[in-house]
Amino acid sequence: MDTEQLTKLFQEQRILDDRILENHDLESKDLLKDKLLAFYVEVGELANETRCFKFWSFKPASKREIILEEYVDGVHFLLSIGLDLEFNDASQLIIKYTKKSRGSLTDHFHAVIESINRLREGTNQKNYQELYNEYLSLGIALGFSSNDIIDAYFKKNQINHKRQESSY
Ligand SMILES: O=c1ccn([C@H]2C[C@H](O)[C@@H](COP(=O)(O)OP(=O)(O)OP(=O)(O)O)O2)c(=O)[nH]1
Repeated sequence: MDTEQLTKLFQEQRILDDRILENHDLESKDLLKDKLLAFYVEVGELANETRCFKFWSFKPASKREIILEEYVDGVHFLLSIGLDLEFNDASQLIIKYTKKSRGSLTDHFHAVIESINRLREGTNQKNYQELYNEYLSLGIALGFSSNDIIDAYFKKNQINHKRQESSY
């Protein structure tokens, strides 16, 4: 993902977040803790769809499209948290992005969860960058390209707007 694409994602995320805040009368509320918990939950839902940790079962993973949908729910919260903390300088994030190669999908999930925890304990740019790197590396490990992620993000973003229209 290049700087221009990431900047566009942050812009779209801000529009959605502002709409949600207005709709739910939350303009002056600090929602960081809730967003971090929401991110944990999304990561859990994503792990569930991949079934990567279900060593006791022969049931296959969900379809790629379902896994991608879950993944971009997490992208929404990743961006939203970056905006709240004002760590949304796309050029900085891209320059400092380093792909983390982990052994298994389970290792990737643990690394993301640990990064969310670290950001909660220390809300600084370095910890946000680490979380960004880990979540993008997880996406690569799941087999998603930047274009897959961007297209699926915009699709879910529209659904999120529709849900706000219908007083979801
Ligand atoms: O401030 C926010 C809050 C939420 N979202 C987005 C992220 C995600 O794409 C969606 C919430 O996830 P989901 O669609 O799973 O919502 P849910 O209420 O948990 O869905 P369901 O009732 O279907 O389980 O809303 C944002 O972008 N910004």
